[in-house]
Amino acid sequence: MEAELDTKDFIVIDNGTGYIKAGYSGEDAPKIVLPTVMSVVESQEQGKSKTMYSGADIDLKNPETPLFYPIDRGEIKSTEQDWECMSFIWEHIIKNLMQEELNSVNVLITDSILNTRENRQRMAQVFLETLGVNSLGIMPAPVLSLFSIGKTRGIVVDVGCGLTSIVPIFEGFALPHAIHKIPLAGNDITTFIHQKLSAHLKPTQMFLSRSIAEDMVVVPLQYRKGQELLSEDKRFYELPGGKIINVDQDILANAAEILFKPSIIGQDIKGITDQIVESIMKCDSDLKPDMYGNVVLSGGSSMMKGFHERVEKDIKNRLEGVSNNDIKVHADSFRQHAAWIGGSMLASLSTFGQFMTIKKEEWENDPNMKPSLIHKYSF
Ligand SMILES: Nc1ncnc2c1ncn2[C@@H]1O[C@H](COP(=O)(O)OP(=O)(O)OP(=O)(O)O)[C@@H](O)[C@H]1O
Repeated sequence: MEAELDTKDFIVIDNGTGYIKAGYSGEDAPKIVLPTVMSVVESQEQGKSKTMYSGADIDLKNPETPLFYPIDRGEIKSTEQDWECMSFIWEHIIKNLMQEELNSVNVLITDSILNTRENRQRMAQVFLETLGVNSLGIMPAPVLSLFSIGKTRGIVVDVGCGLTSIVPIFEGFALPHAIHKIPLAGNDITTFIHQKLSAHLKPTQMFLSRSIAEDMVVVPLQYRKGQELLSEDKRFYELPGGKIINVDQDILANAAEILFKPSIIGQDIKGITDQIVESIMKCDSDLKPDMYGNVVLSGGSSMMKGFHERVEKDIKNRLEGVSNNDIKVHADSFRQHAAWIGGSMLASLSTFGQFMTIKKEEWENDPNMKPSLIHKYSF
């Protein structure tokens, strides 16, 4: 029997190092994309109470603003303050931005790949106890990204702000032994540009380097240092106040190249294509065709111009004994939010709410059962 589609039953939240995406299940795109950052202002009176600001409410350009980033390279950090920040941001999204009552919503939250059981349990505790939501589903982000293009087998290459993850998936389950994580992504590209342009940009103007990364970086099909990447006019960037700077071609060429050749920034790790090929080779022989035939790009930094073509060409060059026609790299136009979209699709199936979520009553029923509930509902 086909599952019925019920829309708007869940709030889907995709946690990212740089941005949290949130919205209703059944919708095509997240309603809210909020920087994953918090500011805490101690109250003047007795230094006791504190005011907290999250995401878009914060003036990121003001150097006086104390900023806390609770997620580092895809993982929620471990201090009490980091969890307090996450709890505050999640509550702010549901209560203030989506204007929903906490105790009447169901939530699907994305999980980082290879997250520990303890962290997952903590996430459940925050949602089901501190915030008191009705029910909670926790799904690995790459599984949802694959689902967003209607597939359950393939290898997801997610390039976000803080982390690049390469995750082979078979029938909706990640294959842990073949997962690769690379601690390089959009933030590193932005930092690289910022350092190279330090003569023109202030330390607090990282947002300008991010905009240069998003607008001007082009990944060449074949990397050659110093090659012509953009037409003459495109290499100029106008700073606030009208000053125009010339962004050197070498900076643009090397910025994205750090993903393919991390030694450019002194990192002794293999580049993204080598690690994709290694991950495919770790899969069983009969699963390999599903993997190289379905390499699925996701995450904001996979939107870089030329990235898709370069990854496909490099895999074709490096994967021995496989016909080029059998290798396919998918790069859908919505891939920046693929995990959120996959979550929106999954949570709109009535079977999801019935069989794949922890209900508040179950959670509260027997505290000793919490670890087994996490185990039962971890996918
Ligand atoms: N069109 C674009 N071209 C290049 N980079 C882009 C583009 N759009 C967004 N980005 C970059 O993508 C990154 C944000 O991607 P995403 O939202 O997937 O990350 P995240 O989920 O917060 O991080 P992570 O997955 O590492 O935890 C930023 O570094 C941003 O500059």
